[in-house]
Formats: sequence, C-alpha cells, structure tokens
Amino acid sequence: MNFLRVSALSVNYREVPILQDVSFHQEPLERLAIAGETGSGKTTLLKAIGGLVTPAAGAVHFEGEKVLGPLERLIPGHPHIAYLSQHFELRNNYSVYDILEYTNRLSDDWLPRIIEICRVEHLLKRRTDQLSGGERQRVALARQLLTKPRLLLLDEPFSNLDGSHRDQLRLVIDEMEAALGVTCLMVSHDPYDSLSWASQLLVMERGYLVQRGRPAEIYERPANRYAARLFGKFNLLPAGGRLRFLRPEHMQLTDQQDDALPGRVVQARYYGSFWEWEVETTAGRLLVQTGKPDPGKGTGIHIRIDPQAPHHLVSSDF
Ligand SMILES: Nc1ncnc2c1ncn2[C@@H]1O[C@H](COP(=O)(O)OP(=O)(O)OP(=O)(O)O)[C@@H](O)[C@H]1O
Repeated sequence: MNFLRVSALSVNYREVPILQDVSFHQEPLERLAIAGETGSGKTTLLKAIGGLVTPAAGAVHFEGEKVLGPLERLIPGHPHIAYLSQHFELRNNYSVYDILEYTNRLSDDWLPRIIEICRVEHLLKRRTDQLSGGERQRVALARQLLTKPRLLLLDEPFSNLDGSHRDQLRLVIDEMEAALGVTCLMVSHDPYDSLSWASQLLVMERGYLVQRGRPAEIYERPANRYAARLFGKFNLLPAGGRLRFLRPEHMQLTDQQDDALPGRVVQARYYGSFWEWEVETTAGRLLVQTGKPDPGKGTGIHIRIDPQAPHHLVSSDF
C-alpha cells in the first residue's frame, strides 16, 4: 500500500481536459515537488489530491482509502490532508492567537509547539491585517498544521517571498517534517526551489505528467525540450547523428586546442556567482558558464566538454 497513490487521474473543467491520465505515488516523508509552466495543471492536481475537485476518471488513494470528491462529502476535503493554497485567506479583525486557538483540533500542548516551529510567537497579538506577506504565510501554515495533517499540499509557498523569508520558510518546513512527521507535496514553478528541496520531481506539461525522477536526473537528462527548459538553459551538440544535451556549466574554456571547439564570444552576461558567455562555433551558438569576466565581443576562445558531464543523447527533434 502506498501512502499516496494517484491512478490514471483525469480532471475536466466544463468538459475541457485539464489533467489527463496522471499516475504516480508517494511514500511517507518523501519530498515530492511538481514543476510545470503556468497553466500546466499543477494546482488542479493538488486540489484533486486534497478532494477539492471531482475527477472525470481515475482515483486518488490516501493510506489505502479512496479520497472522496467535493460532491461526495459534506465538508469538502480530506481530514488528514491539508492544502495551503496560493490564495489562502486569513480572517480579518482577529488576532493571530485567536485564529490559531480557534483552529486547534489537537491537545493544548501542540499549540505552543506549532507556534514555535512556525516562528510566529512574536505575532500572536497582532491582527491578521497587520502582517507582512512572509508572516501571513507562516501563520497560514501554522493554522493548517493545527489540523494535524499527515499530508500537506503546498501550492507555490515561496512565490511572494523575498530571500530571507524564503530561507525562514524553508527552515520551518524542514522542522515541521522532522518534528511532526508531516509529508509534503509541493508545487513550485521556481526551478531552484524544487531542485534543492525535492527528493522526487514530477514534470507537468499541458495536463500530462511527462517525467518523474530525482532532481539531478531531470536536470541532466530531461525527457523533452519542455522539461529541459523548465530547469534552465542548455546546449545541444551534434554527436554521431544525434544531439548531446549539455547544460552551460558542462562546457569549459580551455587553452589546449587539440580536441577543442574554436569559437568567438558574441556576448557575456553577469549573474553574480558566474558569467555566461554566448559563443559562436561551427557547432552552433553555445552557452558556457564560467567564473571569468567578459573577454570582449569577438574574442577567439576554445571550448571543451567537461569530462565529468553526463552523457545524455537526444534525437534531432528534441
Ligand atoms: N475553475 C476553473 N474553471 C475553468 N478552468 C480552470 C479553472 N481552474 C483552472 N482552470 C484552467 O485549468 C488549467 C490549469 O490550471 P492550474 O491552475 O491547475 O494550472 P497551474 O499549473 O497551477 O498554473 P499556475 O502555475 O499559473 O498556478 C488552466 O488552463 C486554467 O485556465
């Protein structure tokens, strides 16, 4: 029995297919992230898992039992699955403490524990309309945790947060998993959030699940051009009738000209921790990630493939 099993799930909105034949499973404490372009069906998938939309076909099973849709339950949703929506609402004119206490369905000793984990102690007396975006996010998360979920569905939890609030929320999620044993399934359109957090990634494209794998597998060996682009830029180098897929950091500048590809720098862009050079070569325009600054447009250079780079060959229609 899987902790969560999604089987051949399809969802339509007014007869338009939004999710088509999606199947996967998740085990307890496995960190699963769903990536995909806007409109690819990520939120709809979370809602179907949480019992908030009715599938047109297929089913979701949680701990061996079928998750019922909104028409099959008096109160939509599953009692052990919490859903932190992108557009969560906190009632106005209530203090944070009142909201949390009101929601608490657990024994009283849980409340201070969750307040501490979510780092909201200093906010308890404030009204909900007196909070910043990051603070509201942590209060909303605390509120969901007080329903004692076993599965927490997080829809773009970092999307409106700056760097320091993101880091803080990341710590909250880590602690919550460890201290409360909550399993998380996260939707994120930001490649860095999903690559660095997940143990398994799902890639959604126009309602279909097109790839599932470990983050490094999907980053280095994407199933198609769409999955490749979601996680950053890439090069395709001719290799014996096929194309070799290489990320810009898999290309190296070299002084040794044997076996190297000559080229001329077209443009150099600065990204803080690295530079990216765009280089015109006989194999096409290539991107090279390097620590070296802009050498000037037209500079002649030589490139080689990092000997440690993955060997991912794709067809010419990639
Ligand atoms: N209630 C609805 N009625 C009709 N169509 C909907 C409804 N909700 C979503 N859709 C459509 O379903 C598709 C998938 O939407 P969904 O919100 O699941 O995508 P998403 O991948 O989560 O997008 P985003 O990253 O922008 O949140 C979109 O084309 C959207 O317009």
